[in-house]
Amino acid sequence: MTTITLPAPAKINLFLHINGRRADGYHLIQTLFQFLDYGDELTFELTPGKPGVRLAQSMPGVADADNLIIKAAHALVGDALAQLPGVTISICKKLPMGGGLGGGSSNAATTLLALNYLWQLGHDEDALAELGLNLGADVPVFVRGHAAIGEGVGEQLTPANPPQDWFVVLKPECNIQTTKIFSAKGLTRNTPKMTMAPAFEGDASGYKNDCEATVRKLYPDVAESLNWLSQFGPARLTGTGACIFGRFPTESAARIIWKSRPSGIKGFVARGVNHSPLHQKLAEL
Ligand SMILES: C[C@](O)(CO)[C@H](O)COP(=O)(O)OP(=O)(O)OC[C@H]1O[C@@H](n2ccc(N)nc2=O)[C@H](O)[C@@H]1O
Ligand SMILES: Nc1ncnc2c1ncn2[C@@H]1O[C@H](COP(=O)(O)OP(=O)(O)OP(=O)(O)O)[C@@H](O)[C@H]1O
Repeated sequence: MTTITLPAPAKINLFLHINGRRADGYHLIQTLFQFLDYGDELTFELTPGKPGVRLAQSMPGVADADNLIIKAAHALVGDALAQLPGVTISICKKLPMGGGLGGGSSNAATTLLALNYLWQLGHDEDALAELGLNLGADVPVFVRGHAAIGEGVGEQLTPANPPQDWFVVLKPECNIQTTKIFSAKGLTRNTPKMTMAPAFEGDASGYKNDCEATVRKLYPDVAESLNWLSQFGPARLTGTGACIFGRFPTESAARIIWKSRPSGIKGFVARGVNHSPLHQKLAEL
């Protein structure tokens, strides 16, 4: 097989608690990750006569060398890249950057798994998750491919099975850099650490995102969208924003709310899934 197309799904943080901060500035969190059946798509084409890894098209605003796809390829094989068959990678980008949906991290994880497969490197999941963590705190959950409670900086994962509900995801007109929120003065970092009880996964009433108050203050567009979506049930921020979501038991309930959104606001309807669409596709190869 010389060409494969694989999904790079979105994640949402059903809740996100900040429990403290490490000496290196990284935040200690407890979060519940779930995937969405919506995301980017990456196509990997082997080019045996042309060594190296390249993007078919650069991403606006991201230098190729900084692209997490290229970084993932280098992290995987380092200097051995020149000895391996070349690969051209095309991206169908749907996930907004700075959206809190983990687009860059998901692209990186898909690249790690795809190239491990195409180049027959034989790295196991633990090795790929460790490589992924050096690329970003969100990469390991995408490598492992199961909904999970994340602890530490998000890399200590315990598989979870939250209800696979439907979501209205809205993208207010702003991009939020994760560092801006994590370095904000007013951010609360003292939510007591929970002892995880499996029952908690099914009870969404206590779900909160500790970044919400800070994001509301800095980004009035996000606050406005949260206020609007909250009319129909609890609305939450994913990651450090800018996207927000409301959850609904059926697709039709979600679509009714989606259709009534304020004019001009972008977003989508998607289902929460506990098995990553990436892993489902890889299993079919
Ligand atoms: C907010 C979340 O999306 C929740 O899933 C993640 O914790 C962020 O994951 P990510 O985007 O992969 O983050 P990284 O690329 O590793 O880090 C970006 C920056 O965010 C800050 N950062 C990130 C994760 C974390 N637990 N604490 C932090 O303080 C650090 O300043 C870091 O330099
Ligand atoms: N392949 C990529 N796709 C998206 N962003 C990338 C990629 N490679 C590098 N980046 C950089 O990473 C930044 C964060 O993008 P990303 O889409 O992961 O945001 P995010 O969804 O807010 O992430 P997270 O939820 O993990 O905090 C972008 O602003 C961009 O500069």
